Amino acid sequence: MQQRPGFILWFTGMSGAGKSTLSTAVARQLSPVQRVELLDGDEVRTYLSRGLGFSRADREENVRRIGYVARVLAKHEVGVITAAISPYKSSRDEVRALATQAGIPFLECYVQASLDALIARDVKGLYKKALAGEIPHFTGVSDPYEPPESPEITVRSDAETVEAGVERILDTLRDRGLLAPAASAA
Ligand SMILES: Nc1ncnc2c1ncn2[C@@H]1O[C@H](COP(=O)(O)OS(=O)(=O)O)[C@@H](OP(=O)(O)O)[C@H]1O
Ligand SMILES: Nc1ncnc2c1ncn2[C@@H]1O[C@H](COP(=O)(O)OP(=O)(O)O)[C@@H](O)[C@H]1O
Repeated sequence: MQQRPGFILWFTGMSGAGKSTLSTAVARQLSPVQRVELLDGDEVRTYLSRGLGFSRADREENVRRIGYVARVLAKHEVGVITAAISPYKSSRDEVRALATQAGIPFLECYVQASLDALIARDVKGLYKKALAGEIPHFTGVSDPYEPPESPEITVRSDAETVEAGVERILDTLRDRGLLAPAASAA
């Protein structure tokens, strides 16, 4: 397996926007040809951030922890993909700054979909519950989501296919020299 520079590909977006779908697909494309690690939101909360809730302080702490693990891995030539909602711009900017200071390329991928589309999609049935007031502080319904101002990549998951989104993400990695040649053909 060819040694490549590490990087952090940081997905952000509301619940159900497509972070898991896209990050899993990108990781699958990359893993045969370069070292890749996916830090998925749900898995992180089961282990690394067990016990944290959804207050602003807890979400910020969650993002800080993911950022730290991502940096540790990326320093060792791992392509790290993260997929937490990470709703606060200041937290995302903080992890970006720390990565950049450490010389690690950091790419933010905003997975965007309208609230109407997310409510219609409602993969996990969470929006129905949140709209009924059964889940307090639910992102986009009763808690803020601050969209990135200048993400490296934006995927409109309510307007483009998964395949088109994945291809654009791979294109961006390729443009930055972060993609092993064999993955370029994927
Ligand atoms: N209040 C509230 N708001 C948003 N999401 C909630 C909430 N409570 C539980 N969940 C479920 O937790 C998943 C989001 O966790 P994250 O670690 O990605 O969130 S954060 O980055 O710390 O904000 C999120 O998963 P995804 O749907 O995969 O995004 C939800 O399933
Ligand atoms: N272009 C797209 N990109 C990503 N997901 C999409 C897209 N179009 C439809 N979907 C669907 O939206 C849902 C997104 O769910 P998921 O990936 O779990 O979101 P999240 O991880 O952001 O909570 C999936 O059922 C997926 O099949």
